[in-house]
Amino acid sequence: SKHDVVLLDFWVSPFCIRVKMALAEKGVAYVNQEEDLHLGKSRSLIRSNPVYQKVPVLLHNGKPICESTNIVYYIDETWPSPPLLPSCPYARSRARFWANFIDKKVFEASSKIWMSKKEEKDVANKEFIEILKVLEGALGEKDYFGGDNFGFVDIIAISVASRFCTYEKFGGFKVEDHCPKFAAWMKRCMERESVSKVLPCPEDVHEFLIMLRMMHGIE
Ligand SMILES: N[C@@H](CCC(=O)N[C@@H](CSO)C(=O)NCC(=O)O)C(=O)O
Repeated sequence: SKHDVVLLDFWVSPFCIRVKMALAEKGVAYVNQEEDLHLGKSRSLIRSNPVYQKVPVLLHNGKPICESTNIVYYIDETWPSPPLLPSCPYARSRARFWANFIDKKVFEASSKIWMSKKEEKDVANKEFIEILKVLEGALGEKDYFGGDNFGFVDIIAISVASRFCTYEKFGGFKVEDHCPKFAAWMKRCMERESVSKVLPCPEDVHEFLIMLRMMHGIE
């Protein structure tokens, strides 16, 4: 039943969005347990992810799975159809390579854009676009990172890309001007129900990031 699957969530987190997209792709019903990271983490979060105390955590029959990319991988193995990853080990290793790249490079560079002060913005933008071009190279002429079908790397990437309109506002650039194929891929993914129905609305995300900037003392 749906109570066998619980997601410890934070509405604006791209990492939690990944898990919601994977569960939606699989048609798995779950209980969404919203955490309030500012007012205080729940006991179940602290108990189920004692090492990082971060969301998302997936509780499957009470067993905690932590780290978003790891959770998506687990979901794909536990509910195999439709597959998010290919069966060939080499293709799977390439998918994990790009998921890692996105977490290490894309997410970090994109955070710099809205966390940077005015004078640092141009450097942050340039660095971000360069990294996006590498990702666009991996996409090539394919519709999705996995080829013809939406899959694992697409989920990992689109969860961050859904914030790009906010980064464009802060950064003063348009992704489509620098990476047209990547921009077309974003639009393609946003048309999928499993993506569009779990994304928070851009305006709410924008408000939230403005509030975060103020909390970090960035004017
Ligand atoms: N590598 C992890 C990152 C999760 C994360 O940063 N979660 C944040 C909310 S989203 O920004 C979080 O739980 N922060 C609470 C804290 O840092 O105390 C993953 O992929 O799941």
